[in-house]
Amino acid sequence: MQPSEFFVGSIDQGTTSTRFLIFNRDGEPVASHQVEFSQIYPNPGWHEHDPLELVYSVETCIDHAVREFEEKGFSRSNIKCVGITNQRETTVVWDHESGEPLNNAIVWTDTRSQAIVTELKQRPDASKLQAICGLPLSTYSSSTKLLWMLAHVPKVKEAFDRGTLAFGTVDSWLVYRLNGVRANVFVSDSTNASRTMFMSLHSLQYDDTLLDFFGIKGKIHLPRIVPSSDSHAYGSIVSGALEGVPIMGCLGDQSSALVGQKGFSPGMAKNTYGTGCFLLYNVGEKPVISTHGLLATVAYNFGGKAVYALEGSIAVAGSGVKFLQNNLAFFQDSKEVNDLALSVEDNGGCVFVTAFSGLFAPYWIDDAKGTIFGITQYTQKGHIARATLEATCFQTKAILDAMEKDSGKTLSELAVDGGMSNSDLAMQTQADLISIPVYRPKMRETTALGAAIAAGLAAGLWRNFAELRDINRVGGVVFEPRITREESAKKFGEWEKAVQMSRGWIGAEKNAQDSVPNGAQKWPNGTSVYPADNRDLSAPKPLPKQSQSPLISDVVAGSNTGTTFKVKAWTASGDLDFQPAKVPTVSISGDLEDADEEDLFLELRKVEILQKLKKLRKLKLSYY
Ligand SMILES: Nc1ncnc2c1ncn2[C@@H]1O[C@H](COP(=O)(O)OP(=O)(O)O)[C@@H](O)[C@H]1O
Ligand SMILES: O=P(O)(O)OC[C@H](O)CO
Repeated sequence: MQPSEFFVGSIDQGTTSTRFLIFNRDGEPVASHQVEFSQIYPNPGWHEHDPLELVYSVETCIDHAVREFEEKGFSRSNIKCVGITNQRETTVVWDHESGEPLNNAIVWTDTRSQAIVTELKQRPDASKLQAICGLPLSTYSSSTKLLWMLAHVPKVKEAFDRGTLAFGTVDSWLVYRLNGVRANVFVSDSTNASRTMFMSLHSLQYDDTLLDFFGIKGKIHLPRIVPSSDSHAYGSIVSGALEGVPIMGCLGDQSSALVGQKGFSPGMAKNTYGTGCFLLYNVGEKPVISTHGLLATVAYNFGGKAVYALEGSIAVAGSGVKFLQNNLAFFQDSKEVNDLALSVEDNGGCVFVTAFSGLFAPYWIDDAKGTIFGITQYTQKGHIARATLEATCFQTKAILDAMEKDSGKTLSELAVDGGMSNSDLAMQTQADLISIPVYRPKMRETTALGAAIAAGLAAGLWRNFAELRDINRVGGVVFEPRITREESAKKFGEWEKAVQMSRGWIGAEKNAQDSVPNGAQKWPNGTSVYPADNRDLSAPKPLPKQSQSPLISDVVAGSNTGTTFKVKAWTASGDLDFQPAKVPTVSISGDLEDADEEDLFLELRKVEILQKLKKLRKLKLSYY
């Protein structure tokens, strides 16, 4: 087979959706599929994903994309390898023996560990951590999410005591499950591991000082840290349309976007506007520990040699747009935000500090809350839409200023990608505010492309970076700044004022009360803020009114009898104790009737159909 006949698959498991794309050697996607999955918000500030639903979403996307690939006349046997890229920090725990998840994954945006963070910050040794791992103590990294689960979820604590608790970020979880539990392939790539606070940036391995600090040394199964591009470490897919195909690349999604943008030289940067927004600046082969509110992270690790980046992380970008759509019903589809914002000339005096998870870089204000300033009778939806887009652009400006201070260098152009970069207005605003051109490539699936490159390099599809040069090179758009630096500085001054005013709305005591139940105990490392009253806080509270529908906690059996689905389910009606109550078999027909039996049976296992069932029966399905 000639290299030109090879294809590489890429799993992109993001915060709000999962995709699978199949790239040819020219880096063009030839087939793809995308599904959204449940976003679970059990309490204010909490954000969870069902780990099994993440796996099913991946399997669904692979099946559909491979089908499309074959319908276009290609053969699946030409897909030589697969890469994985994923949302980072999101914390998954499972039983190392059974492979079953022990809790919903706590998503990177989740702020429930705030009281733990506050307590940990007071320890004298806390100041040493950032020099080792590159990250400040915050609710963002995996470490405090894991500590929260150890303290609040009995099942997790029991597994910890038994010595069977496995921890991983989403990359580890997917690799583990895609290989089949019995294979026990338990690894993480360095870019993902660098987001846990457990890995030293210098050794690229777990660090005893860090593990001791968090009280988990020797007590938890941690994935082996391996390079981002490796022909053996990640095993191969055990079943489904790509059975037997090896996984050869793995990168956290922001690192992957940098690779997909081919930011291989020091001084190159990219900004990805997805759910959040993340600016990565390549600093070369030595980490730069920021003194201006940025993170130091592994950009990629090809061939065991790491390249590092300075990172500016913004918690809310596209999720601000989704907030306007889902919570305020401003429009039906994210892409409409652009026209709504264009319906007015400017922000009409509104500044929206979208601090839904506090403020991340470069501010790191844990207690900031989402706040809109400047509302008058004049304010229209369009003004708020503009202010929402501007919020991410202002934070990007603050990050670039910090980056210049840390690196001593000025960026000449910013490469962008991610869902929100589709908004021309947002990108024009960005160029205006940072006073340098913004370059948006034609093919914007750069995150997926990065993982494909990582895998393709290991498989020999490409032999070196030079062979990647022509990928996605033409057809991009450049947004040139259209306002003066003085005008930009004036707008930015207003934003900075708003940031300062967004803090302290709810006092520290209230925040602590929210996060810490009475009677704290010491666990697991001498920190005393954790709970003690044996309440399982992982159990959901009643759902908000609009989603007040029965909850299926587990679909225990399913079969296809002709044109009718039968799904036996255990439900709970949203009550506090979440005790399962058996319900009779639910028969579901409707728009599934036309599907042929084989398809139907295949689909029964998939999230997509579960979501259809959910719509038909108004049920929320956790997993099958
Ligand atoms: N045309 C658009 N204009 C503005 N925002 C958009 C547009 N399309 C998608 N988005 C936003 O981008 C986000 C999805 O981007 P994506 O890169 O897929 O994110 P993720 O990988 O985090 O799931 C959503 O939050 C959505 O609101
Ligand atoms: O899902 P995204 O694209 O917003 O990325 C999430 C980040 O990896 C979180 O650090």
